[in-house]
Amino acid sequence: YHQEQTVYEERHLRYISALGKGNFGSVELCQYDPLGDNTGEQVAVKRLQPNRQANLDDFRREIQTISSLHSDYIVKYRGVCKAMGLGSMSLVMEYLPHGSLIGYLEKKPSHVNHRRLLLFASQICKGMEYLQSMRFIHRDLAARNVLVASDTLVKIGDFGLTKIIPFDKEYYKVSQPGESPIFWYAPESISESKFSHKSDVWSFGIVLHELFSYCELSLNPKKLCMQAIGSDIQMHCTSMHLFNILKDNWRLPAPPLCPPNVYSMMMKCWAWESEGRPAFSSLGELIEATLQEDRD
Ligand SMILES: C[C@H](Nc1nc(-c2c[nH]c3ncc(Cl)cc23)ncc1F)C(=O)NCC(F)(F)F
Repeated sequence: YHQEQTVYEERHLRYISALGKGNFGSVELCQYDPLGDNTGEQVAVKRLQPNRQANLDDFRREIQTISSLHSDYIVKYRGVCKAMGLGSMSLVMEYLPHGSLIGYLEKKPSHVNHRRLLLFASQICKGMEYLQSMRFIHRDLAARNVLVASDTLVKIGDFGLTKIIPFDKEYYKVSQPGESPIFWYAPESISESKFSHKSDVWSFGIVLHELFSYCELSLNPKKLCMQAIGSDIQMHCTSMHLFNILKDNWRLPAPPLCPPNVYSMMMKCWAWESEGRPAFSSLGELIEATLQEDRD
């Protein structure tokens, strides 16, 4: 059992490759090699874009969030790296070699059958149940933010938009929606910027759709919604158009070959009224029951 680091020294962090970019900065694969003998562990280092002061406060909050989360279904926090003098710092996380769910499913390894997709869904659901127990709302649950630890384990990997629900409220209202992933948003999040555990459940339904679509680009939520809105109309307010078709009871179509009881699970997550959506705890039971059916 190696002692989890909390402070990493920049000079021992050796850059290996770029893993990806977000609207905050970028994530790199590095080797932390203090002994200089190449025995160091590989880590994922989240670097903040320089001179983005506003982001620094969000970044500190993200570090605060991720360092307080301990679950098998959430990417592990390792520590922080205080860059020399720059005042900014980097977030050091465990490195998951299989990358994000999108890349993993696109390669569609043939062994990723429906049972395996349901296993992944139940793990994401357990991660969200844990997050809810800590009074966090994620606000950006999407396949792109789920990491693959192994062929039988996925973890929620990004907490950039996560907020704490105030103790006296059932929802969180954001002031200005930044880069909003509206195609993963519940109606009340689109129209009133209201976020709750039940808006996370709506997003979980979208993640179920992504899973059973094997994250195929042609079936991705944004593309399907834009087709439904009719991308020919000059788009000034996509969010208003999306809100209206959802109000008219349009929902994402069942992915090809999607089992009916899985599609009905998605539809439960997409109930117009937030109170009508299942809690993550009952979603977990639904998924286990579906997995059990297959066994019988
Ligand atoms: C911006 C970064 N993007 C990417 N990261 C990785 C990755 C592989 N292995 C990893 N191990 C630990 C981490 Cl934190 C990321 C990766 N792979 C492809 C990416 F595009 C990211 O953080 N994405 C959010 C989330 F991690 F949830 F997928």
